[in-house]
Amino acid sequence: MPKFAANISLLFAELPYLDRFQAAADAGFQAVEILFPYELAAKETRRALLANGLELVLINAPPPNYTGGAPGYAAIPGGASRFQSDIRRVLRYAQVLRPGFIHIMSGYAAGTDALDCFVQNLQWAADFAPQQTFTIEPLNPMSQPGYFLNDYNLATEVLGRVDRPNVGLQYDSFHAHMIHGDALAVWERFHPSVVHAQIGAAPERSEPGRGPTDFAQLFAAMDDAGYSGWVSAEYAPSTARTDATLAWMRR
Ligand SMILES: O=C(O)C(=O)[C@H](O)CO
Ligand SMILES: [Mg+2]
Repeated sequence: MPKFAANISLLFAELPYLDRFQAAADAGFQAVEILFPYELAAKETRRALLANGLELVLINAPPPNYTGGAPGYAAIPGGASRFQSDIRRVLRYAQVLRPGFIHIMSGYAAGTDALDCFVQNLQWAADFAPQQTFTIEPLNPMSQPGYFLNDYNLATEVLGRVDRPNVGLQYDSFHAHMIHGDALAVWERFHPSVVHAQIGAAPERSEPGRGPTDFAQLFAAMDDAGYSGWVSAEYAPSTARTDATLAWMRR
């Protein structure tokens, strides 16, 4: 059985930010991920992690939060200086928070210039912070219309061209199903590049057990593949209380 983390930007969102850490620990999680931890000083988040014995698996590089704005600049031609200042900012947070992974978002773009730009920016980040592992994640076009990295084949092409040991694939069962129609098949095909995994049930991005994906099979496939990383629950709970949606963890 994989080891599970909680994405506390989506899970336990019924609670104030600093209360979500204890709720995650009480629910049995030993690690969390936070999409955008930038509203608070990093040391406050660090304190909450330590107080609850939680590991931090992942944060996203800025920008933005979910209140609007561009989802990253990495594939935007001409945006290199903005991209580099965002990476410097996330690395300042990372010095305090020590996340296993930093997810770099491509932004809205298309075409070969965007692809070249994405590759170059990822290489720059990888070389600027060789001690840090970065991830890229395909997001489905229904949820993120116009987002550049919208396909696992494209992600594989990008990773091949970036060719750095500290840049890997972030698999998300929700997006994988929405993009390619079968989350398990995507896992089977692309798992050699996966360094971090997230789960949510398509089509609603709800808790595992509510859609067509057989999560018992997916978890078994992760074990069979020898995947030893975190599997982070990243879904919008279908009820007002997150802890009422965790049966999938105990099954
Ligand atoms: O939307 C997702 O699935 C993610 O994991 C991204 O980090 C979006 O912020
Ligand atoms: Mg995700």
